[in-house]
Amino acid sequence: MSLPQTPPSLPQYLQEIELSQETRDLISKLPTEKALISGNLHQYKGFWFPTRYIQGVLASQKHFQAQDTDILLATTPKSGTTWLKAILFALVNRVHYHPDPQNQDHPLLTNNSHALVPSFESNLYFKKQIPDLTSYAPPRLFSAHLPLESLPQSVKESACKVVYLCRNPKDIIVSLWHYTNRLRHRSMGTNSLEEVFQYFCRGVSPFGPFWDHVSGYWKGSLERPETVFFIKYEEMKEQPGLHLRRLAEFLGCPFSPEEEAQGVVDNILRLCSFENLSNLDVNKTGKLSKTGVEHSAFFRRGEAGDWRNCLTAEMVEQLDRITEEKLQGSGLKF
Ligand SMILES: Nc1ncnc2c1ncn2[C@@H]1O[C@H](COP(=O)(O)OS(=O)(=O)O)[C@@H](OP(=O)(O)O)[C@H]1O
Repeated sequence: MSLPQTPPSLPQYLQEIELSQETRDLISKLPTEKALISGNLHQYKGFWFPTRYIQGVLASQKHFQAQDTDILLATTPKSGTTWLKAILFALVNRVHYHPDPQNQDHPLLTNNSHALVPSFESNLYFKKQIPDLTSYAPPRLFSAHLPLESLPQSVKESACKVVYLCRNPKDIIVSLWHYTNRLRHRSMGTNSLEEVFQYFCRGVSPFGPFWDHVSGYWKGSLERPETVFFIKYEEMKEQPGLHLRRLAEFLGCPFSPEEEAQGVVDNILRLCSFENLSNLDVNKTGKLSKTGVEHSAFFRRGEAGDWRNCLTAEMVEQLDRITEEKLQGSGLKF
């Protein structure tokens, strides 16, 4: 006798999310485009927000109360968020958790960095209007993909430090293409690179347009260098020690001569390296608790310049032209 087949349940990130009437009313009036994994993107105040996260975006704007000692990592998706979360966590907690290779109890060895540095829209405010943040001791470390214009007002009005990470858009497109195809349901097939590329070029990417996202934080970092730190993935790859020291200075926790002598900078970089993190059991087998995304999906190649293996000469030319046009006169280049 054969048993009836129960359909395998969908991973959480493919299940429909319950939206409040208020959110449904709002998105029904917004320009909408199909998202690359599931659901839609909604253009709200100039930026494209995924259906799953728009409620979290609105709740964080309404309810998050920044403290002057907070640190917020803001990023464009697929620009190395997982890496910088690990670096920031290891950096600001280095007194409690020594990053040296002998310390087998470091939280980064048993937790994915997304669990240690929760995101506003996909974790803290994902399904809760007002999450309980009392267990977070200062300096509280949070993250968001929100554009600067959409950050909660209290972040902009406080002395809270914002670290912004972005990446060459050519590598973001390649990373986004692989990531979204990995997360799509098998029955939906895959998106071609050409589709993802054209969608990105039109500005329709999660939390995009990319160029408006980076320009907002670039200007913010020029106007308020004491509260907004701007860094590119490629810079971090090329001179990690230099930029980690700059980051420590910016956050008000510079490395002491004793720490320098003990090699703390190198220990943090080794602990957070792609090689180390991607080979940990927790990152090979675990999943994010709120969205069900497998940790391993956040680790692919971890290199700068993979676009050279994927994009055609025409694509490169088209994207370079758009980037030049959009960032003209800003002093920012990719
Ligand atoms: N430790 C470390 N060092 C260097 N690079 C790393 C690291 N961890 C993740 N990655 C690479 O970052 C890309 C994923 O981007 P994000 O972490 O921003 O993704 S997400 O926005 O949080 O979904 C993705 O880039 P690609 O490899 O080009 O796809 C990851 O491989």
